[in-house]
Amino acid sequence: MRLASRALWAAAGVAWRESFPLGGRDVARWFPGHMAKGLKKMQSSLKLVDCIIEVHDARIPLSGRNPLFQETLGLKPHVLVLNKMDLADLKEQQKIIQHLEGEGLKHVVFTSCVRDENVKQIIPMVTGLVGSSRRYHRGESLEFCAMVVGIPNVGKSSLINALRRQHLRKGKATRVGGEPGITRAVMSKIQVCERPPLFLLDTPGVLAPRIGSVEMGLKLALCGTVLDHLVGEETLADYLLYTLNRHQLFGYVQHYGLGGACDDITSVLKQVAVRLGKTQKVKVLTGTGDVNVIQPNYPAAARDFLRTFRSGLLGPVMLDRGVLQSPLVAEP
Ligand SMILES: Nc1nc2c(ncn2[C@@H]2O[C@H](COP(=O)(O)OP(=O)(O)OP(=O)(O)O)[C@@H](O)[C@H]2O)c(=O)[nH]1
Repeated sequence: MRLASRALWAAAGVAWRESFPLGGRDVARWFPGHMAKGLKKMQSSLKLVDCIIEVHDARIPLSGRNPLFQETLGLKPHVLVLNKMDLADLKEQQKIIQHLEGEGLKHVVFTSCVRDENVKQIIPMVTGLVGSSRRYHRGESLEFCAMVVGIPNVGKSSLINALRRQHLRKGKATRVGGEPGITRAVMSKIQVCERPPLFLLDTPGVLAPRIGSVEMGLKLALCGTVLDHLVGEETLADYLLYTLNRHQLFGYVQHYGLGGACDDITSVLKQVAVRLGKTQKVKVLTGTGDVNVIQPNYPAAARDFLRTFRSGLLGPVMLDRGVLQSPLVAEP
């Protein structure tokens, strides 16, 4: 499918954009206050926990994490879970691991909570780490307790539910949602395993107080960590189109039955809207009387494009490809 599309592209002699216009965008406005209250509460519960499980999105393994997790909660053993691996292109998994090791992150697991992939690796890793580290004043306790932290919408609650499914054969204990900010109550303690007794504290998603760059903001937004309308659905759809074309992922051409790959978002959204029947008739007043014209519903087409991408139908992506290609230094 990819080859056929590439041939189509080459035959058409199309060139895609070398860069995405980032200027003039106020990334700070896209991200709501960074929820310092949540972080403070996590800090105060730190004495109850033996380990931090940080969940992040496997499509952006090297960017967008909240550095404050490390700074404020970094005393405890730490496991990084890169979730949503079913949506990520992990051809360069070893390189990702090397980059993370360079940042001092040695305990990394790639998971998919929708496919229950690798979820079983987490508890042995946590108990092994806790067993080989000092438990401070919790030395006499038989229970293990870990705090699950991460930016919004990366799958923290889904991970807790998946662990319960795998180890306790029990269903949902915590709410999951497609939009960021579903987990609001800080600190619900949930048992996920009986032998050994392991409890997890679910926490609300906390973004970094400052997003390093507009591009990082766009990647975070593509992964659904912020409400789309704050960035603008059409801007986000354009960044998605730019990324898919640069990565030669032309699945959208087949998916929407387009004539060929194209780097112009207005043209793509127009075709998508027509394909999906998301058009409306509007009366336009002309010199010779009223004329009915068909107008594409661009926002609806943009929403569908984003939804389709996030459900994995356009193929797996690695949004940190640029960072991976650079020498072993991760994005701030
Ligand atoms: N494809 C895919 N989707 C996932 C995976 N894990 C979670 N999701 C989806 O991602 C969305 C967010 O999941 P949650 O578990 O609510 O994420 P959260 O980190 O607890 O979210 P907040 O409460 O906003 O911080 C939901 O639509 C989940 O179904 C995964 O491994 N793969």
